[in-house]
Amino acid sequence: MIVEPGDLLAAINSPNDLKKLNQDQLVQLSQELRQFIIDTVSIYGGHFGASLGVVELTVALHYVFNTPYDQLVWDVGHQAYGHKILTGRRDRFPTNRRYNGMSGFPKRKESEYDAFGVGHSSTSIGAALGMAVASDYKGEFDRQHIAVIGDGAMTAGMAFEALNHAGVSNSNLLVILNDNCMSIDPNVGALKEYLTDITTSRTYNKVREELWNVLGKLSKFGPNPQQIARKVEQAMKATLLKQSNLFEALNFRYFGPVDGHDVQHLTTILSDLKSIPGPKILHCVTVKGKGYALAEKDQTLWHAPGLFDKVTGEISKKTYSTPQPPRYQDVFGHTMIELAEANDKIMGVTPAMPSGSSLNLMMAAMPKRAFDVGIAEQHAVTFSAGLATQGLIPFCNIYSSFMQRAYDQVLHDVALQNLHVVFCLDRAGFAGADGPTHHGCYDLAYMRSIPNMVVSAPMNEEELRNLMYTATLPENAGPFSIRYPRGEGVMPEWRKPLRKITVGTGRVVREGEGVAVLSIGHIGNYATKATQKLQAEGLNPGHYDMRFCKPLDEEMLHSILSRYKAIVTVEDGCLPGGFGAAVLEFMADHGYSLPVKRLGIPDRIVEHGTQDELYKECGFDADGIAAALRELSGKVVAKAPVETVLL
Ligand SMILES: Cc1ncc(C[n+]2csc(CCOP(=O)(O)OP(=O)(O)O)c2C)c(N)n1
Ligand SMILES: CC(=O)[C@@H](O)[C@H](O)COP(=O)(O)O
Ligand SMILES: [Mg+2]
Repeated sequence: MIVEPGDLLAAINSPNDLKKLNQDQLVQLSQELRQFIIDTVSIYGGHFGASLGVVELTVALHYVFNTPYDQLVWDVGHQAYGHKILTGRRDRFPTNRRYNGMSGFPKRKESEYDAFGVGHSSTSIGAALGMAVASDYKGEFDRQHIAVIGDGAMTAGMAFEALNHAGVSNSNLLVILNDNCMSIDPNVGALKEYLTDITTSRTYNKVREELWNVLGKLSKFGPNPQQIARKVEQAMKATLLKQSNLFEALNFRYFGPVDGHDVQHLTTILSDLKSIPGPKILHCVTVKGKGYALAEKDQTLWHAPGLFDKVTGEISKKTYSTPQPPRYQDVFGHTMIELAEANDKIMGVTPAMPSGSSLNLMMAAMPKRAFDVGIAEQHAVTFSAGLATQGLIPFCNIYSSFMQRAYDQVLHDVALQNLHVVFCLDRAGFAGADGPTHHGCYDLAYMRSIPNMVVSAPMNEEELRNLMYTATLPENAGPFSIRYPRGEGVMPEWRKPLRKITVGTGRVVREGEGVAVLSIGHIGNYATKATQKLQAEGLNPGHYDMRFCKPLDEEMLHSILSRYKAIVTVEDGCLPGGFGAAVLEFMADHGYSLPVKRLGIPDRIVEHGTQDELYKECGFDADGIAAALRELSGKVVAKAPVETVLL
C-alpha cells in the first residue's frame, strides 16, 4: 500500500528544500507531515503519539538550524519519525521497523542527519554536550548542538548528570525540553510537578508577569521603559530566577514555557536562541498525540498502538475461535497480585513501565505496595535493595535491555549484601521491531556472573508463576532473577495452583537417545517443535528444559552428558557467557568430551524484525534447532563446525 505525501511535503527531500519555504507555509507543511505519519503508522505500525507531538518542533528545528552540520540529538528517538521523513527517508518510511527496513530510532549508519544512535532514554544531553565540547576543541564555534528531551526522559539520573556537567562547561548547547506531561504512562515524580508548576505560572511566570505590571506603571515616569525593563529583567534573572528556576540554578539560561505547536513562533525563538552562547534550555509545552483526537485522549494506548483504522480509530486485533495464551507480562501482573495478597512483604517496582510490565495491575489494586519510580533503572534497583533491608520482598521488574543500566546496582547494592530482591526481566531475548537497542540479549550472561544470583527462565506461563512463587520463599532469600520474553506464552489455561520449584532443577520434556537439546526459557517451545520434526523423521532426540542457568542442574547434566552422544544448547540470549557457555564450562570442569552445538544470539549486532524472523536469521527457530540436531546425529553432513570439548 502506498501512502502519498501532501504537495508541500512531496517536495521536501532534505532540510534544504524546507528552508526554501516561507514561514507561512510551515503551518501547512506541519499538517501534511502529521497526516503522513498518521497514514503510514496506521498501516505499518510503530510509535505514534510522541512523533505527532513534535511535528511543529521538528519542522522548526530543521527550518532554523543547519543540520546535519548543526547536531540534533533526539532522546529515545521514538518521536523522530518527522525528522526521518524530512531528512530524505520519506519514501522508505513504510519500511520502518520491518526486517531489512529502516530503524524505528535514529541511527548514525542510517543517515548523516542522525547525530547519535538512541533507543534507551536520557542520553541526549550528555551526547550533545560531548559534541559541543568537541566543537570547542576543534574551533568550530559556529556549530550548534541541540538535545531534544522529553519530560519523562528528563527524570533519569543520566539527564541530571549531563545538566550538572553542562552548567559549568560554557559550551554551545541547546536543550529542548519537550514537556507533554507524559512518559509512556503518565509521568511521575517531583520534577514532573515542578515542570507543571512553572508551566502553570505559579512561580516563574508569576514573577515575570508582576514585573511587567510594575514596568507598565514605571513607564509613565521615565522616557525609556525598555532600558529599565532590560535592567530589571537582568536583575531578576540573576536573583529571583536563580532561586526559583531549577535550570537557571544549574547555570542554564531558561526560556519558556512556549507553545510547542506554534511553528512560526518556534522558528522565531529558535533563531534568536542561535545567537545566545552557552548552555540554554527551551521549555516547550506540547500534547502527546497532537492532531489525532483518540491519541490525545488515551496517550498511553496510542504511544505505540499497533495497526489501526485511521478513520474509525479501531486498533486491529486478531480474533480467534479458541482461548489464546496470555502475554507473559500479564501472567507476571496477575501473579504479583496473587502473591502479594498472600504475603504482605511483597512489593512491586517499575522504572516507568507500568503498562509495559503489567505492574499497573498491582499499582491499581495495591497503590501503597507498587511503585513507578520514573525512568530510573539504577534507582529502581537500589530502592528495591533498601526495601529488602527492611525485610520486604521487592519484585523489581525491568526490561532486560534497560537493566543493563543498573548492573552495578544489582551487583553492589543487592548481590554483595545478598538481599532478597526478585528481578523480573521482561522483554528478554529478541525484542522484535524495536531492534538492537531493545533486544534483551545479555542478561543471562551478565546475571550469571554475579555471585549469589539465581538465574532462571520459564518455558511457559505455569513455570513463570512457579518461579515467582519460589523466589519469595525464605530458603531463597537472596537475589533471584527470572527472565521472559515479549509476547505470549503457550498455555491458554495458565492459572494453575502455585507450586515450588527446587532451585537448580531442570525438567525432562522428553527422554531420547543419541542427541539431546538443552533449552532455557520460552525458546524451549521451539526446541519442542524441532524434536517433533525429528521424531517424524524417525529420530529420537531428548529435550530438557533446564530452567536455571545458575545454579545448573548438575545431576541432570551428569545424566545427560553420560547418556547422549552429542548435545545442542538453545537460548534466546547472547552466546558469549550465556547458558550454552555455562554448559561448556560444566563439561570442562567435569571432564566430559562430546560434540556440542550452541544456538543463540551470535556475537554481533542483530538488527530489527519480528522475533521469528530474527530467530530464523540466527538459526534457532524450530528449523534451525532441528537442523542442528540432525547434523549432530550424523544424518546430515555437517556444514558448520561443531564445538567439541576435548580434555
Ligand atoms: C532507559 C530506558 N528506560 C525506559 C525506556 C522506555 N521508554 C521509551 S519512551 C518512554 C517515555 C519517554 O517519555 P518522554 O521522554 O516524556 O517522551 P514522550 O514519549 O512523552 O514524548 C519510556 C519510558 C527507554 N526507552 N529507555
Ligand atoms: C521507545 C521505547 O523504548 C518503548 O516505547 C518500547 O518500544 C516499548 O516496548 P514494548 O512495546 O515492548 O513495551
Ligand atoms: Mg513526555
